[in-house]
Amino acid sequence: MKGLLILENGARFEGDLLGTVEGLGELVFNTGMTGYQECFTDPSYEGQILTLTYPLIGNYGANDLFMQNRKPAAAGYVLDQIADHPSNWECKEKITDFIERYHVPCLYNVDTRAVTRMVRTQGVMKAIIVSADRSEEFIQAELAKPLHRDQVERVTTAYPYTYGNGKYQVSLLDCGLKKNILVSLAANDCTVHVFPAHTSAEELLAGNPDGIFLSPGPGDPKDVPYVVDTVKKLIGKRPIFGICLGIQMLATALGGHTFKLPFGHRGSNHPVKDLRTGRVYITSQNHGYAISDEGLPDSIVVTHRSVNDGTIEGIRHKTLPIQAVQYHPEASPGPKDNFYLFAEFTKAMEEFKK
Ligand SMILES: NC(=O)CC[C@H](N)C(=O)O
Repeated sequence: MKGLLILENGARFEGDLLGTVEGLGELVFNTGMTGYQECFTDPSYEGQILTLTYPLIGNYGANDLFMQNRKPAAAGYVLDQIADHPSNWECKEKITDFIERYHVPCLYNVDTRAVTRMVRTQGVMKAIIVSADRSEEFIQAELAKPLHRDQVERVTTAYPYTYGNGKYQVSLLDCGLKKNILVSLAANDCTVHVFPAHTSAEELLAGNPDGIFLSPGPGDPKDVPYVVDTVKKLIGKRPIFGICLGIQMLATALGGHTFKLPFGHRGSNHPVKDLRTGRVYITSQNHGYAISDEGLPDSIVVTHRSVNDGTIEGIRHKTLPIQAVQYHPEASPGPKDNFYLFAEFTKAMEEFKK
């Protein structure tokens, strides 16, 4: 069936609809050449229509092993060519079967690079994926609907659970967790106690954890003031490590501000400089907001910056064992060069114990 991607600014892109599901979301793009299933299941895409710029998707199939959460979170996918005959030793099913099983709106055979150029020049905006025979009234009515802003509530865990069996006890506040964070923490000798986003600071500290972990998650950090309040109460109590939404909530809790980037950072080869060593790391990223340099509190030291646009990619607290990054050290589209940050977290917990 023919379908359309229609943007808020009136632009239209034609393609083929996989199945019959339609959807509304904020249109973003990711430039990674691999990792499509990890992107599809990253909860931080909740409410967003994800365009993949790489022109061939599904060539190595799908496998539940690659899932970063229980189910896909994005409001839709915009893809170019889909591989009909995947080939890989880990392939368990075709990516089309995976997408259809979860009823995610998906438009393919789209010129995704043209879509990306539009978003790069005009910024992220609302868009819909619809069947090509929809009336103009239907399209305009759909596009006029507001995007929901309770993304964190939609993806956080419904109940607490524990992962791993290591020496360090970590309380993790789940705002949209990716499985590889649990795997990375467990690999660094941690037992991770995962809690829903609305858990209070008292409950997070009740089990006398060695450290606190603040997860990534979807949406604008300004939409989760209750989590920022929780984070405020945790400051100074234990070593804290945060990733992505985690760094944004930490910076806000310390008195800083965030702002929306014109088209975000989403891809797997974003260069980031560790200002402490001068070394540049190739990182995986997925964020639409960043910490503002303006009004940065004195207690925050900037440790990492994006080489592409100079925005803040890592911070630490001047005196307390608090550290966070905007990119995804748990994701390894290639070399595992960012895993050292998890070891720094366990070192902070070890020193705090003394
Ligand atoms: N991956 C994330 O945690 C993203 C954080 C936030 N939702 C942003 O887009 O900036």
